[in-house]
Amino acid sequence: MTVNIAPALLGADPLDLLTAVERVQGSTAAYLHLDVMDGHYTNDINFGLRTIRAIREETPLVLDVHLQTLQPERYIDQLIEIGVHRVSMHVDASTGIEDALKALQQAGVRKGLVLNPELPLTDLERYLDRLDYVILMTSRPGTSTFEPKVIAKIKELRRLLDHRLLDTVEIVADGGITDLTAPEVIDAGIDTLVAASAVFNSPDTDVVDAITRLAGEHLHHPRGDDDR
Ligand SMILES: O=C(CO)[C@@H](O)[C@H](O)COP(=O)(O)O
Repeated sequence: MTVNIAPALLGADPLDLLTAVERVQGSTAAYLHLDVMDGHYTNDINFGLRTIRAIREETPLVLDVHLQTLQPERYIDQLIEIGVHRVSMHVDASTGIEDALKALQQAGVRKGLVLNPELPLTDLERYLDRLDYVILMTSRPGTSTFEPKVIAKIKELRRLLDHRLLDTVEIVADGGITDLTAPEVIDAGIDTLVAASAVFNSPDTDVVDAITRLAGEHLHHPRGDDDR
Protein backbone atom coordinates (compact mmCIF):
# COMPACT_ATOMS: atom_id res chain seq x y z
CA MET A 1 0.00 0.00 0.00
CA THR A 2 1.36 3.44 -0.94
CA VAL A 3 0.17 6.87 0.13
CA ASN A 4 0.26 10.18 -1.74
CA ILE A 5 0.84 13.43 0.08
CA ALA A 6 -0.82 16.62 -1.14
CA PRO A 7 0.55 19.71 0.63
CA ALA A 8 -2.17 22.37 0.97
CA LEU A 9 -0.97 25.82 0.00
CA LEU A 10 -3.44 27.27 2.50
CA GLY A 11 -0.88 26.54 5.20
CA ALA A 12 1.91 28.50 3.49
CA ASP A 13 2.98 32.08 4.12
CA PRO A 14 0.41 34.08 2.09
CA LEU A 15 3.06 36.69 1.35
CA ASP A 16 5.39 34.12 -0.17
CA LEU A 17 3.34 31.54 -2.02
CA LEU A 18 5.94 31.18 -4.75
CA THR A 19 8.56 29.90 -2.33
CA ALA A 20 6.04 27.36 -1.02
CA VAL A 21 5.23 26.19 -4.56
CA GLU A 22 8.94 25.77 -5.28
CA ARG A 23 9.46 23.80 -2.05
CA VAL A 24 6.65 21.44 -3.01
CA GLN A 25 8.06 21.13 -6.51
CA GLY A 26 11.34 19.91 -5.06
CA SER A 27 9.62 17.21 -3.03
CA THR A 28 7.84 13.89 -3.51
CA ALA A 29 4.39 15.49 -3.21
CA ALA A 30 1.83 13.97 -5.54
CA TYR A 31 -0.27 17.11 -5.91
CA LEU A 32 -0.38 20.72 -4.82
CA HIS A 33 -3.71 21.10 -2.98
CA LEU A 34 -5.37 24.48 -3.54
CA ASP A 35 -8.28 25.33 -1.23
CA VAL A 36 -10.65 27.99 -2.50
CA MET A 37 -12.75 29.53 0.29
CA ASP A 38 -15.60 31.95 -0.36
CA GLY A 39 -16.52 33.38 3.04
CA HIS A 40 -19.92 31.65 2.84
CA TYR A 41 -19.35 27.90 2.80
CA THR A 42 -16.33 28.59 4.98
CA ASN A 43 -15.90 31.68 7.14
CA ASP A 44 -12.54 32.52 5.72
CA ILE A 45 -11.75 33.86 2.26
CA ASN A 46 -8.45 33.00 0.64
CA PHE A 47 -6.99 33.06 -2.84
CA GLY A 48 -9.10 32.62 -5.94
CA LEU A 49 -8.84 31.85 -9.62
CA ARG A 50 -6.35 34.60 -10.52
CA THR A 51 -3.85 33.14 -8.09
CA ILE A 52 -4.51 29.62 -9.35
CA ARG A 53 -3.87 30.78 -12.91
CA ALA A 54 -0.59 32.36 -11.85
CA ILE A 55 0.45 29.15 -10.08
CA ARG A 56 -0.48 27.10 -13.15
CA GLU A 57 1.76 29.29 -15.29
CA GLU A 58 4.62 28.88 -12.83
CA THR A 59 4.74 25.16 -12.06
CA PRO A 60 4.30 21.74 -13.65
CA LEU A 61 2.90 20.38 -10.36
CA VAL A 62 -0.43 18.55 -10.50
CA LEU A 63 -2.92 21.16 -9.26
CA ASP A 64 -5.63 19.74 -7.02
CA VAL A 65 -8.34 22.39 -6.53
CA HIS A 66 -10.69 21.97 -3.58
CA LEU A 67 -13.70 24.26 -3.93
CA GLN A 68 -14.89 25.04 -0.41
CA THR A 69 -17.54 27.37 -1.78
CA LEU A 70 -21.28 27.53 -2.25
CA GLN A 71 -22.31 26.70 -5.82
CA PRO A 72 -18.86 25.42 -6.81
CA GLU A 73 -20.20 24.71 -10.31
CA ARG A 74 -19.80 28.45 -11.02
CA TYR A 75 -16.03 27.99 -11.22
CA ILE A 76 -15.75 24.79 -13.25
CA ASP A 77 -15.45 26.33 -16.75
CA GLN A 78 -12.76 28.76 -15.65
CA LEU A 79 -10.77 26.06 -13.87
CA ILE A 80 -10.91 23.90 -16.99
CA GLU A 81 -9.69 26.83 -19.06
CA ILE A 82 -6.84 27.51 -16.62
CA GLY A 83 -5.78 23.89 -17.02
CA VAL A 84 -5.90 22.55 -13.47
CA HIS A 85 -5.73 18.77 -13.16
CA ARG A 86 -8.19 17.91 -10.39
CA VAL A 87 -11.30 19.65 -9.04
CA SER A 88 -13.44 18.69 -6.05
CA MET A 89 -16.72 20.10 -4.76
CA HIS A 90 -18.58 19.64 -1.48
CA VAL A 91 -21.60 17.46 -2.05
CA ASP A 92 -23.81 19.64 0.19
CA ALA A 93 -22.78 22.92 -1.47
CA SER A 94 -23.97 22.33 -4.98
CA THR A 95 -27.20 21.95 -6.89
CA GLY A 96 -25.31 21.39 -10.14
CA ILE A 97 -23.14 18.37 -9.41
CA GLU A 98 -24.29 16.34 -12.42
CA ASP A 99 -23.44 19.07 -14.94
CA ALA A 100 -20.16 19.91 -13.23
CA LEU A 101 -19.05 16.27 -13.32
CA LYS A 102 -19.98 16.04 -16.99
CA ALA A 103 -18.00 19.18 -17.87
CA LEU A 104 -14.95 17.96 -15.97
CA GLN A 105 -15.19 14.53 -17.58
CA GLN A 106 -15.36 16.03 -21.07
CA ALA A 107 -12.34 18.21 -20.33
CA GLY A 108 -10.31 15.30 -18.98
CA VAL A 109 -10.04 16.90 -15.52
CA ARG A 110 -10.09 14.46 -12.61
CA LYS A 111 -13.15 14.98 -10.45
CA GLY A 112 -13.87 14.53 -6.80
CA LEU A 113 -16.64 15.07 -4.29
CA VAL A 114 -16.08 16.08 -0.69
CA LEU A 115 -17.95 14.95 2.41
CA ASN A 116 -17.82 16.81 5.71
CA PRO A 117 -17.25 14.79 8.90
CA GLU A 118 -20.91 14.70 9.93
CA LEU A 119 -22.31 13.66 6.54
CA PRO A 120 -22.97 10.00 5.65
CA LEU A 121 -21.57 8.18 2.63
CA THR A 122 -25.10 7.80 1.30
CA ASP A 123 -24.91 11.50 0.35
CA LEU A 124 -22.45 10.70 -2.43
CA GLU A 125 -22.97 7.00 -3.12
CA ARG A 126 -24.95 7.62 -6.29
CA TYR A 127 -22.04 9.54 -7.85
CA LEU A 128 -19.31 7.04 -6.96
CA ASP A 129 -18.96 5.38 -10.36
CA ARG A 130 -18.37 8.78 -11.98
CA LEU A 131 -15.68 9.97 -9.55
CA ASP A 132 -11.91 9.80 -9.63
CA TYR A 133 -11.64 10.57 -5.93
CA VAL A 134 -13.55 11.23 -2.72
CA ILE A 135 -12.25 13.63 -0.09
CA LEU A 136 -13.40 12.70 3.40
CA MET A 137 -12.94 15.78 5.56
CA THR A 138 -11.24 14.75 8.79
CA SER A 139 -11.91 18.20 10.24
CA ARG A 140 -14.67 20.76 9.74
CA PRO A 141 -13.91 22.87 6.65
CA GLY A 142 -11.79 25.83 7.64
CA THR A 143 -10.54 24.20 10.83
CA SER A 144 -7.78 21.75 11.72
CA THR A 145 -9.25 19.75 14.58
CA PHE A 146 -8.99 16.09 13.63
CA GLU A 147 -12.27 14.17 14.04
CA PRO A 148 -11.50 10.52 14.89
CA LYS A 149 -15.04 9.42 14.06
CA VAL A 150 -14.17 9.76 10.34
CA ILE A 151 -11.86 6.73 10.62
CA ALA A 152 -14.93 4.45 10.55
CA LYS A 153 -16.18 6.24 7.44
CA ILE A 154 -12.84 5.76 5.65
CA LYS A 155 -13.06 2.02 6.35
CA GLU A 156 -16.69 1.92 5.24
CA LEU A 157 -15.86 3.72 1.98
CA ARG A 158 -12.95 1.35 1.31
CA ARG A 159 -15.33 -1.62 1.79
CA LEU A 160 -17.96 -0.03 -0.44
CA LEU A 161 -15.46 0.66 -3.25
CA ASP A 162 -14.15 -2.92 -3.00
CA HIS A 163 -17.68 -4.28 -3.08
CA ARG A 164 -18.58 -2.22 -6.17
CA LEU A 165 -15.25 -3.00 -7.86
CA LEU A 166 -14.43 0.71 -8.02
CA ASP A 167 -10.78 0.31 -7.21
CA THR A 168 -9.74 3.34 -9.27
CA VAL A 169 -11.57 5.76 -6.96
CA GLU A 170 -8.99 7.36 -4.69
CA ILE A 171 -9.81 8.07 -1.04
CA VAL A 172 -8.39 11.33 0.29
CA ALA A 173 -8.34 12.58 3.90
CA ASP A 174 -8.16 16.32 4.58
CA GLY A 175 -7.98 18.23 7.85
CA GLY A 176 -5.95 17.80 11.00
CA ILE A 177 -3.48 15.41 9.38
CA THR A 178 -0.29 15.37 11.42
CA ASP A 179 2.47 12.92 12.29
CA LEU A 180 0.20 11.74 15.12
CA THR A 181 -3.04 11.28 13.19
CA ALA A 182 -1.62 10.07 9.85
CA PRO A 183 -0.79 6.46 10.87
CA GLU A 184 -4.37 5.66 11.91
CA VAL A 185 -5.76 7.29 8.77
CA ILE A 186 -3.34 5.33 6.58
CA ASP A 187 -4.26 2.07 8.34
CA ALA A 188 -7.93 2.78 7.68
CA GLY A 189 -7.28 2.57 3.94
CA ILE A 190 -6.58 6.04 2.63
CA ASP A 191 -4.75 6.71 -0.68
CA THR A 192 -3.90 10.38 -0.21
CA LEU A 193 -3.36 12.72 2.72
CA VAL A 194 -3.84 16.48 2.42
CA ALA A 195 -1.79 18.46 4.91
CA ALA A 196 -1.42 22.20 5.37
CA SER A 197 0.11 23.00 8.74
CA ALA A 198 2.07 19.75 9.02
CA VAL A 199 3.94 20.67 5.84
CA PHE A 200 4.13 24.46 6.10
CA ASN A 201 4.36 24.67 9.88
CA SER A 202 7.20 27.14 9.78
CA PRO A 203 9.42 28.58 7.07
CA ASP A 204 12.11 26.18 8.27
CA THR A 205 10.07 23.01 7.91
CA ASP A 206 11.68 20.86 5.27
CA VAL A 207 8.87 19.81 2.93
CA VAL A 208 10.61 16.56 1.94
CA ASP A 209 11.05 15.59 5.61
CA ALA A 210 7.49 16.57 6.51
CA ILE A 211 6.11 14.41 3.70
CA THR A 212 8.29 11.47 4.68
CA ARG A 213 7.17 11.77 8.32
CA LEU A 214 3.49 11.81 7.32
CA ALA A 215 3.57 8.85 4.95
CA GLY A 216 6.34 6.85 6.61
CA GLU A 217 7.17 3.61 4.86
CA HIS A 218 4.06 3.98 2.68
CA LEU A 219 5.27 7.03 0.75
CA HIS A 220 4.46 6.90 -2.95
CA HIS A 221 7.11 8.46 -5.19
CA PRO A 222 5.05 9.97 -8.00
CA ARG A 223 7.98 10.73 -10.27
CA GLY A 224 9.94 7.56 -9.57
CA ASP A 225 13.06 7.25 -7.44
CA ASP A 226 15.48 8.29 -10.18
CA ASP A 227 13.90 11.66 -10.88
CA ARG A 228 14.41 13.16 -7.47
O1 LIG B 1 -9.70 22.14 3.70
C1 LIG B 1 -9.12 22.41 4.69
C2 LIG B 1 -9.66 23.31 5.69
O2 LIG B 1 -10.87 23.77 5.28
C3 LIG B 1 -7.87 21.79 4.88
O3 LIG B 1 -7.10 21.70 3.69
C4 LIG B 1 -7.09 22.39 5.96
O4 LIG B 1 -6.54 23.57 5.55
C5 LIG B 1 -6.12 21.45 6.43
O5 LIG B 1 -5.30 22.11 7.27
P1 LIG B 1 -4.44 21.31 8.26
O6 LIG B 1 -5.38 20.76 9.26
O7 LIG B 1 -3.74 20.26 7.47
O8 LIG B 1 -3.50 22.33 8.81
